[in-house]
Amino acid sequence: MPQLYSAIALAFIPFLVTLIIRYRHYFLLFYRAVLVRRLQDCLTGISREERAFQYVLTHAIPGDPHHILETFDQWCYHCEYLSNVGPHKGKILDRLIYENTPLTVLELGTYCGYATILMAQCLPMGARLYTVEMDPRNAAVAEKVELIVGASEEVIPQLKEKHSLLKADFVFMDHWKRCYLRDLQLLEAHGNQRVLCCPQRREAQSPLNLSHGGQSKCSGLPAAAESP
Ligand SMILES: C[S@@+](CC[C@H](N)C(=O)[O-])C[C@H]1O[C@@H](n2cnc3c(N)ncnc32)[C@H](O)[C@@H]1O
Repeated sequence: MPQLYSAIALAFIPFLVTLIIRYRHYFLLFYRAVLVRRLQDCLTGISREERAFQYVLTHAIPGDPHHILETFDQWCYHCEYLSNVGPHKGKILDRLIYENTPLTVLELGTYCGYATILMAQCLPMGARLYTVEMDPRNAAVAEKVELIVGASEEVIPQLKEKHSLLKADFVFMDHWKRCYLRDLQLLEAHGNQRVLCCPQRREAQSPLNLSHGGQSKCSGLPAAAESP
């Protein structure tokens, strides 16, 4: 009997090896984003985001958005994974902002403020950036930024009355993917009839275009994994 179990186990080895090679990026991501993170949380007693902030505070030139973003990138490449937009997709986002020169920008999903800083630095004078984050620990604020703590489904209906945002010209969706369509419909129902919506994942763009039926234009960022 033990020989039979060993034979079955051995037969699975090539299958497991193929699986690991095929999905090595996901395994690496799991290793860095989950296992290493848990270990570091236990060892340092603070969260991954707080560790990143401490690194940025001690290494970045204060008030220099480019250097702050570069320092975030260095942290992600050399230390720990952060689920921010990153330098490659960041360039596309940067270009979209320059091309559209929006005066009001709404970001759904602030996290550590990477995309917030990136968008804020290329906004024209007088522009306002509103960023919505439901986790109060994940927050970074800049001068042109109004940070709203709350879940998007609660914040969007109050944007006009509570935050004086009549209409967003540009919406960067980088919160949970399952909320994209619901929030686009909510935005349109609350006066944002023609927003330029930029979902973080390009595959989320087609369901938004196909099924939401509204007038907003969607332009997604590439779906490829960004951080190593
Ligand atoms: C991928 S991270 C955003 C990364 C960020 N845009 C960047 O590039 O630095 C997603 C964030 O969205 C937030 N989030 C998810 N669903 C949300 C919701 N319905 N309302 C507000 N924030 C939400 C999470 O707490 C998390 O901090």
